[in-house]
Amino acid sequence: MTAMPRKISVVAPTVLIADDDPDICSLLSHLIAREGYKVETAHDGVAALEQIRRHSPDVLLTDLRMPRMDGVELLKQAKLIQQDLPVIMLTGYAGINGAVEAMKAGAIDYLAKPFDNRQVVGLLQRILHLSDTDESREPASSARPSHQDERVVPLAEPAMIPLEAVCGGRYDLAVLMGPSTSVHKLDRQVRLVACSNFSVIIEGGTGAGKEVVAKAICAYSPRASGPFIPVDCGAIPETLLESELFGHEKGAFTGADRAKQGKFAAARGGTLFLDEIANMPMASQAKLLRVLQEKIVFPVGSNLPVPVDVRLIVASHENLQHKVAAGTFREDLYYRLNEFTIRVPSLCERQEDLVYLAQRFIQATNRELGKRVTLSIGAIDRMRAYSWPGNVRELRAVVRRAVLLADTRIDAEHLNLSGGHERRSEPAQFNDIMLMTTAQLSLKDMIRDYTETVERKILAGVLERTCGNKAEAARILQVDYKTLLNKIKRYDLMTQRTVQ
Ligand SMILES: Nc1ncnc2c1ncn2[C@@H]1O[C@H](COP(=O)(O)OP(=O)(O)OP(=O)(O)O)[C@@H](O)[C@H]1O
Repeated sequence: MTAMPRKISVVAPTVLIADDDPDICSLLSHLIAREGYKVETAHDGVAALEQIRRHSPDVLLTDLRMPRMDGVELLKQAKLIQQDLPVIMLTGYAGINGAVEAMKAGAIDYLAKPFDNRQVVGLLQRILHLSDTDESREPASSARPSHQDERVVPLAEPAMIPLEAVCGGRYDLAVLMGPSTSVHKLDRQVRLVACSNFSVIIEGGTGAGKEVVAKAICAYSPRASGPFIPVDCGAIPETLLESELFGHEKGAFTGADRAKQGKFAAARGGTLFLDEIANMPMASQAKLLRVLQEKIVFPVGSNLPVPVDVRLIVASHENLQHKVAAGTFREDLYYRLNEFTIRVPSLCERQEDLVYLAQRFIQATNRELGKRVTLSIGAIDRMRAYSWPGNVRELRAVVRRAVLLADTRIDAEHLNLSGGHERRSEPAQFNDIMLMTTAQLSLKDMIRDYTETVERKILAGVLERTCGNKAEAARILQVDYKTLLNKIKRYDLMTQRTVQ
């Protein structure tokens, strides 16, 4: 099957709203019509289905809970009629349950009620206009210009992250990071510490999502409407770090041809995130400690103090206590920062999130490339047997490449995972397979996929046992020799070790 680009109307696109609440229908109709889209409404799933049959809308916005036919069933039926129809699920059940249910059913995104008008419009615009690709929406990790602008900038990975995720209040870490118990625990810690003004140390492997967690703390905190300013301490040359953090006066050093505001000042009223803090030179560490104690900064070359009003979050991929013991991190600064420590588990410690995240990245990349690639069980097995040293960042890159390479289905070889990072693992679990339904594979396809994976494993195992002796393998498996040869060829089990 070749990938089909999504249909885009040349005339004003039509949005079909299905909701049993007439107030919501009328509110959304006004809002969407004002943006120049054509609007149709239906008050239950059955009526909506009839409209889809007759008018082929460009987007379906449907309530999750409706009489006669609920949103999930409507979505499934609608896809049978119009396979490429993007569906946005409206849910009154904010949080992971509503979101996961919507995603599993194949919704392109979901909106939790009560929703913000800008959210609705922003989402429709992104879905209906191809130029707004996922990649172009990747946030620049810099100061966010204003609270209003944040609403159209998703946090980390565009596809399945609800817009409210970046607006404070209803940020759901489980939707972003996955359904595992580790993430659940992380979410509890994040919510707990967010209410305070405590400094936080976030530890975890590279690419595990430390910045995602820092942003979650900011979003849950009373400072959610203030700026979130990330600084990568490892990426700034030692000589520039202090002027970057504290600012500088004009002429403070060669090249300082104008005064510059530092990151502490830029983060006023919000959150300052110092990433890779362990890379901060000892001299700067001493200055940082003084700033935290005195709550003022002096820009380089200035005697005028600037008051500090920031919540500080720092991150490190190395254990800071070990750095203290090794004498490369100041103990007094460590104790000042360590009001609360959060550890982000690596991806291989949270296997339950692997397929969830992979599916999200596949959906995002499918949308970006106009493809309909799905994930095979063989690929899931391969992913589970890999240790992911680069964590979620690596998973995202691997999945994006695989979607590009695959025609319709990602098989193990499309992942192209390097050797040397194998781990003992269980094969694909039932939950993983359930997550595959997000991609709308039919039961028949899933069973075929599963059978093939098992068959391949049995053949490989028996050939291993017979040291590649195919005739003996055929006898053990009670299949005729020709059938065995065909299967060996099909599953690419030909090795130099196989003998007649
Ligand atoms: N939950 C997630 N959803 C989507 N993307 C994610 C998620 N977690 C991590 N990523 C991806 O991985 C990249 C790294 O995430 P993040 O910067 O939060 O990790 P980190 O632990 O801070 O990394 P580093 O150690 O390199 O600073 C992000 O740019 C994003 O592409």
